[in-house]
Amino acid sequence: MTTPSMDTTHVPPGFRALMLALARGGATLAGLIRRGDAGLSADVEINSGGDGQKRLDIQADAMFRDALRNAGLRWYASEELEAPVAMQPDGILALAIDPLDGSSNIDTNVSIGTIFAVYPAESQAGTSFLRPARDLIAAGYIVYGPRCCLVVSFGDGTQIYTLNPDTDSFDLTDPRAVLPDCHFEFAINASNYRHWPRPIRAYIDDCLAGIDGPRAQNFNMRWIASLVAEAHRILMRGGIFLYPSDARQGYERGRLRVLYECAPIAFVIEQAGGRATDGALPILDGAITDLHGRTPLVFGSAEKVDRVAAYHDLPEAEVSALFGHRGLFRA
Ligand SMILES: O=P(O)(O)OC[C@H]1O[C@](O)(COP(=O)(O)O)[C@@H](O)[C@@H]1O
Ligand SMILES: [Mg+2]
Ligand SMILES: [Mg+2]
Repeated sequence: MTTPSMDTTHVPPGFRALMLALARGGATLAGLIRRGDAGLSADVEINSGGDGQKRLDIQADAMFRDALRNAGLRWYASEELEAPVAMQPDGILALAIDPLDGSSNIDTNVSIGTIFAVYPAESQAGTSFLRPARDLIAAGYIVYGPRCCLVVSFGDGTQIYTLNPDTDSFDLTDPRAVLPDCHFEFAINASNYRHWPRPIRAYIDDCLAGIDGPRAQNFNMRWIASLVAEAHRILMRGGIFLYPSDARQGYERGRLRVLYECAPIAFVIEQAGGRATDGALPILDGAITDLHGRTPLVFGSAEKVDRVAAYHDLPEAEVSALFGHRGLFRA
């Protein structure tokens, strides 16, 4: 059996060991997912963020932690661990990871993923992760779909690698991905409609009104319940994703975590020419104040994300009005 690898020609030298380790962990996890052994989706525990942990969540965390043992990391923070763990005392990087994203899809054989964010390591774990999101120096995700792809940015564009099943190596398949500008597709969990804030309801109402509404355009909808899979679709063909805050208890700041979900996705999307906000302000302009803290997340084609922000600026009367009376977007 070959050791999983990656073409690192376009990876800056300071990140090569890290990327090879992530590629190794990702390819090994891809194999485990492909085999689909019974019990991977068994509920095991509750993590510190209050989410249920499946067996595969815990295995994925252990696999990446092991693969990253000698990758130049000083600190490792994970969705599945209450606190960061120390890695190499002389490591210069701090990595935060969602080892298995979209875990409700394990059983259904729908795409799941891994998300990672890299910061310069400070002497303390706290200051390495609790800082302005824009201090990110690299971020990306792996999507375990019909093809396994690794998408990463080091701050100069977004690269896509595809796992070659014959060689077990991630080959560079797009050195500079660009998020297409216009695709009339939105992704939101519409079952929460009644709980959403008014500007989000108004935005979606206007999409649903289609050709007869103020947007004069029919839209399509997707919801995979796997952030990585939605991010990859949007990177490939545009559109918009929304996970807003809502009125349910525990969803006051939405569902998704800033450190290892929203900030890294925002980084990759911005580097591909898209936009990512909390509905109004760029995710990367915010500060990370809690290891497992949440934020509302809206990302995708720049023009669409800006439009959502404009709905937040509408006067209350306009947001509450039936779409037919909302004049602002009629142009
Ligand atoms: O079930 P909901 O509320 O639609 O939430 C789906 C969202 O939750 C997540 O599954 C959360 O990630 P985890 O699976 O890592 O906990 C996202 O991938 C997805 O976008
Ligand atoms: Mg997740
Ligand atoms: Mg997860």
